[in-house]
Amino acid sequence: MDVLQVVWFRRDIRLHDHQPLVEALRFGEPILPIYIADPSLWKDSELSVRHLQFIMEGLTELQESFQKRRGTVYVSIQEMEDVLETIYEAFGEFTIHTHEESGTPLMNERNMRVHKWMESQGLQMKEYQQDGVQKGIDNSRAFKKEWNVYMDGQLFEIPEYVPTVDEDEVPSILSSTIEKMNRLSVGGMRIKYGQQGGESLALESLETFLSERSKRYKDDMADPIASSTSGSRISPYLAWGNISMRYIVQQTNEQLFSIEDEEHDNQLKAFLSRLFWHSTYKQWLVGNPSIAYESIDTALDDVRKIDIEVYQKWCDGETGIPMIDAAMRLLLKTGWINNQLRAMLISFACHTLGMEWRRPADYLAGLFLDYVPGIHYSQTQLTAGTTESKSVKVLNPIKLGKNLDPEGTFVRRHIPALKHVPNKYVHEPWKFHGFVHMDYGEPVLDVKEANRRAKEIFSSVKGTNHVQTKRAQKKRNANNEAEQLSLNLFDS
Ligand SMILES: Cc1cc2nc3c(=O)[nH]c(=O)nc-3n(C[C@H](O)[C@H](O)[C@H](O)COP(=O)(O)OP(=O)(O)OC[C@H]3O[C@@H](n4cnc5c(N)ncnc54)[C@H](O)[C@@H]3O)c2cc1C
Repeated sequence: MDVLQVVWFRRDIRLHDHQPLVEALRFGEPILPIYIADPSLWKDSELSVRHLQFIMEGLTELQESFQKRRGTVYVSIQEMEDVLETIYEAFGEFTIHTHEESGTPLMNERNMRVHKWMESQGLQMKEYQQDGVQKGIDNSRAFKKEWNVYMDGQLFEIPEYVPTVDEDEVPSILSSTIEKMNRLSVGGMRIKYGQQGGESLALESLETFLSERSKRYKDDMADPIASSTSGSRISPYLAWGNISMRYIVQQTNEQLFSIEDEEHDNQLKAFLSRLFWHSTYKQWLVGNPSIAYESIDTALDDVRKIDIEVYQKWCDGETGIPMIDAAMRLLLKTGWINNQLRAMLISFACHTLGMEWRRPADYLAGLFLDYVPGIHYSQTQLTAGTTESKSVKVLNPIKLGKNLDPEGTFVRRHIPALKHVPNKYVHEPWKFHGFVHMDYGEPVLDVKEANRRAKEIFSSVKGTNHVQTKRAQKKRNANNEAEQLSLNLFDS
């Protein structure tokens, strides 16, 4: 056999628009496609069993697709270096083809070890960009330009046949049985009623979104119930690579070209801008890996602490504040909540309860089925006020509840104890005369008072008056898109 071509699947579990697979086949056949779950990445980390489940669902479909094309994907629960060593012993020289990955320190360390090992053996590792994220770009204009070029590029076609190394030739460290990955030791909670992984479900979600569900995309975005259908719900598929960002962008542009309804047009443009944010925040992490574990501005670190008892109530959705508890309970069950509710949970943890951001952020990472380190840690820091920005929004979950869920439909759905509370009190049930007989805890604190204190602390620590005038706030809300990217993400 010539030099063996290994395709290393990571956050790209699909067949369509898969450059590493196409390139590997160009270099020679049969190829060796692998997915490796390194125990060191999963044990005691923010990755959880719900991520593993989603990955396995994606791999199961990928295996079926490979088998239809006369191939097999092999999985292993071993450290990548050990797998490489074994492949080397069995086949001699090989080349790895893989998509680039931007991740947490643990992932980066693993990737460094792999690079080192490959180098020490004189072997080649070919990495291809994904989602328009590119190493080495450090200014926003160049990034936007390259992003557009990449998104307009031609998609890689799905290969008709994928001849792979026969199972009886493959070392026993690799297996074609995806279920074996269940043996991986990993923490966290399974989802009860959430999205399932896989390329076909990803494509189906995009299709239903572009043709129908997107018609109220922007309007329903913050609505805790409606957003679950009028949002794209594409995030977990993008997170684990069941769908290619370039494919989504091209399909959205085609839809934009064909529809004549101006309103629908606006909704889809808002979706496109969020796809760009996705890549931008991932790019940010590439240039600034420490945002996953260190405050960008450490000024608030010393004044924020974790009160374990209150933290546990926040984790369990038992704070006694209906919007917080309903959002957390929905997240625990399904692995997804909308952007507004995510920001509310972090704002409550970091500002209202005065907790430092790392522990709540890691906990939420384990719950979000769509966990993407670059997006997650930057969004958390932006919300927690630990970036260089001198202003921040301290959210009030009671006010938000009254605005977004005036009749309490959302909170009642997740907190049965609120079923008979009149609408007027549903976001402040402790004010209802029947509260003492209800099976719902009292609030962990006075939100208004805690937020007032949080704003004072923020202002004094940051040496600024963070409170925005109503006019400034209105302008910011209207210009929300610009606000997201107003920080110069590329300044390290
Ligand atoms: C504290 C916090 C943590 C977050 N953690 C994650 C995370 O780990 N993974 C993740 O994908 N999103 C994260 N988001 C962003 C956002 O909440 C989700 O992308 C969105 O709710 C997913 O819903 P959807 O699939 O319907 O995507 P849509 O709302 O339809 O958006 C389409 C895609 O655009 C991207 N996107 C949307 N909003 C943002 C944003 N604010 N920043 C960057 N990209 C965005 C996502 O890839 C998403 O799939 C976080 C937001 C906050 C406030």
